[in-house]
Amino acid sequence: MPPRAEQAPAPGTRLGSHYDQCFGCGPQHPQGLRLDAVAGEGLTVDAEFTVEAHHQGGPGLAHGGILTAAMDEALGTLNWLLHTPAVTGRLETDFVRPVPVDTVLHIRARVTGMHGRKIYSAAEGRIGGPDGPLAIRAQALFIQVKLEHFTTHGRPEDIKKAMDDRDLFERARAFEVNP
Ligand SMILES: CCCCC/C=C\C/C=C\C/C=C\C/C=C/CCCC(=O)SCCNC(=O)CCNC(=O)[C@H](O)C(C)(C)COP(=O)(O)OP(=O)(O)OC[C@H]1O[C@@H](n2cnc3c(N)ncnc32)[C@H](O)[C@@H]1OP(=O)(O)O
Repeated sequence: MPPRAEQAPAPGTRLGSHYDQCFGCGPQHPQGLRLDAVAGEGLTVDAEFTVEAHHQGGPGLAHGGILTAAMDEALGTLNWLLHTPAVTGRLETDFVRPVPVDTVLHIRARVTGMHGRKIYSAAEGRIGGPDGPLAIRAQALFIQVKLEHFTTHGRPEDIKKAMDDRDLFERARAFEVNP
């Protein structure tokens, strides 16, 4: 198991968005999931995602890909606790129970191990409360990357906009100098 980073937000801290246009957590994204995540004890995060009408797959039910995106995002927020940028390499989901529109999905994510640049993690999504019935389970492999991963591959105009955002730039730089 990796250590909880010294710079990791204290347990109970709302993690906020890593990028305001992110589909998973960005407050500026018009159709995004607006996942709300809070740092837990150790290497854990608690997050909530409210299923809305535009997330439907079947009538009145959440689309499986949307639920997977919410799990991906919640697992991604574990990066804050390790204080390192990492991207999803592999993500496996088990859909255990349908999730209706208007439901809050309570997600608890945790790091389960690390080997070199590979970060292993898992999460459960429950409905009706943080200890309610299990609706979705996920296991992921994230791979640590340098910030160049984003600047090299991202669409140039979006990278420029992100770099011009002082807050985001400082946050990203802090990741780079304190890996
Ligand atoms: C400028 C603004 C920046 C803003 C960002 C700042 C900070 C971010 C900080 C915090 C963020 C907080 C929350 C983030 C929330 C995000 C949630 C969403 C996350 C995503 O949604 S993110 C998008 C989807 N994601 C991708 O877009 C990845 C595309 N992909 C690649 O970019 C490459 O593929 C990469 C980099 C993954 C690897 O490439 P690579 O060349 O660096 O490394 P390599 O291939 O050598 O792999 C190294 C070791 O991982 C093993 N490995 C690799 N892939 C594997 C697989 N699939 N299955 C099993 N093992 C695998 C190898 O087998 C080897 O293992 P070994 O070391 O044992 O040999």
